[in-house]
Amino acid sequence: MTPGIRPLIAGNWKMNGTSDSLGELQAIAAGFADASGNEADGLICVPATLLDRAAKAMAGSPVASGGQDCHAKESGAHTGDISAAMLKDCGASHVIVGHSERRADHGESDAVVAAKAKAAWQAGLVAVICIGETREERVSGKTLSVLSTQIAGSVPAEATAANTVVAYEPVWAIGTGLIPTLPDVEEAHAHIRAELKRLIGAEADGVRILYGGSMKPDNAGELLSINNVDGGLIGGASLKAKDFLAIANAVKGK
Ligand SMILES: O=C(CO)COP(=O)(O)O
Repeated sequence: MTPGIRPLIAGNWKMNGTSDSLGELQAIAAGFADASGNEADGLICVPATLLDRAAKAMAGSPVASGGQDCHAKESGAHTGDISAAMLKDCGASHVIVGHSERRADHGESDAVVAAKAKAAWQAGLVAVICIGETREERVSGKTLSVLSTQIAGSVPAEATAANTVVAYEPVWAIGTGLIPTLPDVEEAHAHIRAELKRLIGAEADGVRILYGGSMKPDNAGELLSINNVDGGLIGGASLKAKDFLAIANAVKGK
């Protein structure tokens, strides 16, 4: 973690969840303050179809609701797409942009991700901008240069500590049960902080940098102890309140 930065424990439900899942959200909302000892903020990014109900289910709790993607435009002829203002209208405070699954499945470039981040800000949402290297990039020693390129391309220069969260998600660690070594996580997060400083100056000192990729109750404690790891972006282990709250519990006393 980083002294002076309040951690964010965020869930990404991806394409999971129907009305049957609202009970898990209620349990997350009800248990979060106790689990985290009031030492962290919470966020669950649900499918757009659940957003309105999720926001209502978690209203008044320390757990905010977010979307998982938004269109770069405010409105118009974009069948099936959802604007940042629509997410905001359903109760979102955050939106994930540039998740590796969207970069891969929908061919989103850094420029598209940057445009989406700006659209999020325009609507009054915090942009959770995701970056991370593939396995091939990791093994060929390109991780840091890939992160530099992604930051330069996906994080607009108007980013602030208030409007932006950066999530480092090594693509090869997502959903695989694998995580980088702790020194590798530390190196990546320090590099991200340094690159953000080059881009936005002292404002970078307050930006939350989350780790994502197979974060689970049994590894959250060690990951969250690392310098510049200011929380997590959790996929599979955010679907059950028990697991998500166990991860929130790991911020205590860090
Ligand atoms: O992609 C992720 C969060 O955005 C991480 O997913 P897992 O926690 O399931 O590996």
